[in-house]
Amino acid sequence: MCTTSSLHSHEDSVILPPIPSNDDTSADPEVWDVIIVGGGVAGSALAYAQAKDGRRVLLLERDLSQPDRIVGELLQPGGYLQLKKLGLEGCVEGIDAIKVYGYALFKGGQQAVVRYPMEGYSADVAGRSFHHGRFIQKLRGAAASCPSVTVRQALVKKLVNDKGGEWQEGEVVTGVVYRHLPAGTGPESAPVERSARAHLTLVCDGMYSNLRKHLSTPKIAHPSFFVGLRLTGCTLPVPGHGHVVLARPSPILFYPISSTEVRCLVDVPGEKLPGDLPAYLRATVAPQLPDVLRPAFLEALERPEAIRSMQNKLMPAKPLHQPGALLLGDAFNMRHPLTGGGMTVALSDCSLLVDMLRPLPSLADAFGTAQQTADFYTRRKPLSATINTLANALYKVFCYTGDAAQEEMRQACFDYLALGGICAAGPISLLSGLNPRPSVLVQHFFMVALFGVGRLLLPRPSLRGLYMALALLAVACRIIFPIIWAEGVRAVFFPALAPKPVVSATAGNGGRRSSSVGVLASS
Ligand SMILES: Cc1cc2nc3c(=O)[nH]c(=O)nc-3n(C[C@H](O)[C@H](O)[C@H](O)COP(=O)(O)OP(=O)(O)OC[C@H]3O[C@@H](n4cnc5c(N)ncnc54)[C@H](O)[C@@H]3O)c2cc1C
Repeated sequence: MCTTSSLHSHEDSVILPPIPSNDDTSADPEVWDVIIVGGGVAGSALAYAQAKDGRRVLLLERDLSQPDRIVGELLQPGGYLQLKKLGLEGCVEGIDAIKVYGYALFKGGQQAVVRYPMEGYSADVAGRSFHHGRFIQKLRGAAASCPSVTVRQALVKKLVNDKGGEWQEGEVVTGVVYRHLPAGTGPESAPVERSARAHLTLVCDGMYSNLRKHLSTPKIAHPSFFVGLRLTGCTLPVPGHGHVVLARPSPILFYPISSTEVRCLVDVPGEKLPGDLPAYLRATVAPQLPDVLRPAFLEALERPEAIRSMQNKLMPAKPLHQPGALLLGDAFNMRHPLTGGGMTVALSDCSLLVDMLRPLPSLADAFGTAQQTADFYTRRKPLSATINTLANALYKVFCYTGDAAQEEMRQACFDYLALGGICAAGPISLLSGLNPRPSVLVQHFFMVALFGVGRLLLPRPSLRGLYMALALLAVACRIIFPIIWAEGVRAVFFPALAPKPVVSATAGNGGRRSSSVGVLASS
């Protein structure tokens, strides 16, 4: 369950009109080309792109009003490029989005600025930060503007097979059962259960997905919470940049969400929030903030109803390739939100999938479509593995555990980035989604570790220095290897060699084909 505080009113004073639900089912085709479950980042972008490719799309979203969430507020430049590739760059216009050019890092009294390497890109290419809800309404609006998209307010309950029964493993997914939630009030707007059939069902129902268990083998970890506050009346020390404070016990983020507001996200490690959260924020967090941001932070704390929280989730992608359906977005793969990579991965996956489906004149043959998309999960790996590994590893490096070697690694990471040049450009280009190369990430990770080791051994190695250097290397290995293992060793280092799924068909009932589908190993 979302742990967002229920006490707040809508945080955003700019509420865009709700996207109208098309509640007239009389014109629905017998079989849609594509049903999309969830009208968030991935679902809305896919609906738009599929419609542009001439498909008839049913987009089912359980709540078409403007979302009020503290997620998905900073889009990396790589994500913006994907948005542009999908033809959706207009969705960051007219919502008071702010261009983001890099990050400012703070540790103790030190500060470093790391800029995205934007040489060679057009002037519009930069990160963007905004109110999540406004962005989502723009994406949904773009999808709804396509004549071949039907947007409907509906809660999808289950996947169905070709006989209209509940889908079981080994069968072809042929559509969904949904609870239609028509807009308005009165008897005609009472919820009603319906089903819809499609050649392809794309499941994008987000981090709390209840359908993912059918299409993947999810293993979810809960490292921490993000506690969100909206600051007003303050200017960031480095305007147009995300800000990361390497605090104790874990990092704190600041970034603009409009020309007058700044989002603060405080990471709180563990599976439970402190009992008295405002007291924790006042006593532990506030003293560690840059001086210029503290007054606005303390002022926001005066409105405890405005303190919001979300549990952060990590989930490596472990898909099962079932003909007739595909899983995308957070339903499929999650990483720590520290580096703001989720939307970039989701949009990049959408863009890749759309490219792979485009050559098919029809999606009617579920097995043909499954064959066509068989190596989707391999081809997505360079970008997703880079962003996931970086996010999860950086989070661990930035946490203060009290261990001296871990602190050496944390300091080495800060100092390495502060060096600038290739030391800053390499990691930030990975984080931005502009350079999706996991092996480069691993190289930089160990360069940070060796940089730390070098400092411990120079100018003259001592016994303690040697001990700390070995301990630092051990910390680095303990951080990076389990993450690489979870992402898949082959996927990280040799994506071309990652195994492909086998999708085969056998004759089934009444000449219909039933499925015999290989499980896709994500490694
Ligand atoms: C605290 C936090 C901060 C984050 N910050 C960033 C950031 O700054 N930058 C970034 O890139 N990423 C960030 N992320 C990650 C980012 O929010 C996600 O990766 C992104 O929203 C995923 O998009 P999605 O389409 O998969 O899911 P969502 O955008 O969540 O969309 C899912 C949609 O499905 C709908 N839905 C769910 N179930 C059903 C159902 N049964 N039937 C019909 N509809 C349904 C939901 O209502 C929702 O609209 C953050 C995540 C967290 C937790």
